[in-house]
Amino acid sequence: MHPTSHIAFIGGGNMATAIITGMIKQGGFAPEQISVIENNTEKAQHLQRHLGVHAFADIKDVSHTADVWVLAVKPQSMKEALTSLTPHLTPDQIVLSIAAGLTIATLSEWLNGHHKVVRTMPNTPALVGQGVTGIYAPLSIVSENEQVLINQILAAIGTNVWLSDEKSIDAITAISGSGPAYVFYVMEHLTAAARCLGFNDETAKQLVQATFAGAVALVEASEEPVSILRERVTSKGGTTAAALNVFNERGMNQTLIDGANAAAHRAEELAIELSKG
Ligand SMILES: NC(=O)C1=CN([C@@H]2O[C@H](COP(=O)(O)OP(=O)(O)OC[C@H]3O[C@@H](n4cnc5c(N)ncnc54)[C@H](O)[C@@H]3O)[C@@H](O)[C@H]2O)C=CC1
Ligand SMILES: O=C(O)[C@@H]1CCC=N1
Repeated sequence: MHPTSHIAFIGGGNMATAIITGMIKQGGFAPEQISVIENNTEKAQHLQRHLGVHAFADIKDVSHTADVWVLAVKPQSMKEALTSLTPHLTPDQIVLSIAAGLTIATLSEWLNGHHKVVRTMPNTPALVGQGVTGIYAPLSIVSENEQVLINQILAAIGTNVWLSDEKSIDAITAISGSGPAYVFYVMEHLTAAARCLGFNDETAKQLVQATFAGAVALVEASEEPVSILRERVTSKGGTTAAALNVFNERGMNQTLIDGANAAAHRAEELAIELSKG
C-alpha cells in the first residue's frame, strides 16, 4: 500500500462514503490517511465518528497535505467547491473527479489551469464493493506510481476500466454509471407484474431479487454468451417465447439501445451546459 499517501475528498455524500468505506475495508488504507471536506457539519461529524477519517466543514481547516484530491460534489456545486480548493492546490497534486459531465478542460480551467486532472465514472454498487469505475487520465500527466495509487483508491470499490480517450467517459456513464438504474427499473416493473399475478409484496420482491441474482450468477459461471443462456430458457411455443414476443413486438431491444444513447448524449450536453458555470 501507500502508507504515506494522503487522500482528501471534497464532498462526503453517497459516493464519497462508498469509496472511503471501500478504501478502509478492502483497500488497506488507514482512516488517518483520509480527509473529507463536507460542508454539512452533521454529515462531517458522522463520517469522522463512523469511519475514523479526518473530517472538516471548511477546507481552510484541513491539516494534511493531500496527494490526491477527490472531487465528490454534485456537478452543479463543483465550480464553487473548486474556488475554495484552488488556493490550497500545488502542481504535483492529483485532482480526481467522479462527477458526471464535467470535462478535464472545464475542471482545469476552474482550477486556474491545474494540469493533473483525472476523470472517473464510478457507479452505486460501489457501496457494496461491486462497482465498476471508468478512468481516464492523459498518460503524460500521471506517473506510473500515481496510476498505481489511483488504481488502489478505486479498486477498493470494485473493478477499474482504464479508458484511452475522454469521450469514452460519456459512453461508460451511459452503460455502467447509469446502468444500475436501468436494472432497478426492470426489477421494479417485474415486481409490479408479480403483484398483478397475485403475489404479495414480500413474495414478489423475493422472486424478482432471487431471479436477478441467480441469472447473474449463471452468467458468471458460464462460458456461453447471454444470448445462448436466454435461448436455453426459451422453449419453442412456450411461456418465455410468449413474453419475449411481446418485448420484441414493442421494440424493447431497440428501446434499450436508444435509452443508453440518450444517456450518452445527455452527458455530452451536460458537459456544454456545465462548462458555462
Ligand atoms: N449517484 C450516482 O449514481 C453517481 C454519482 N456520481 C457523481 O458523484 C458525485 C457525487 O454524487 P453523490 O455522492 O450521489 O452526491 P451527494 O449529494 O450524496 O454528495 C455530495 C456532497 O457534497 C457536499 N457538498 C456540496 N458542496 C460542497 C462544498 N463546496 N464543499 C464540501 N462539501 C460540499 C454535500 O453536502 C453532499 O453531502 C456527483 O458529481 C455525481 O455526478 C458518479 C457516478 C454515479
Ligand atoms: O444520473 C446521473 O447524471 C449520474 C451519473 C451516473 C449516475 N448518476
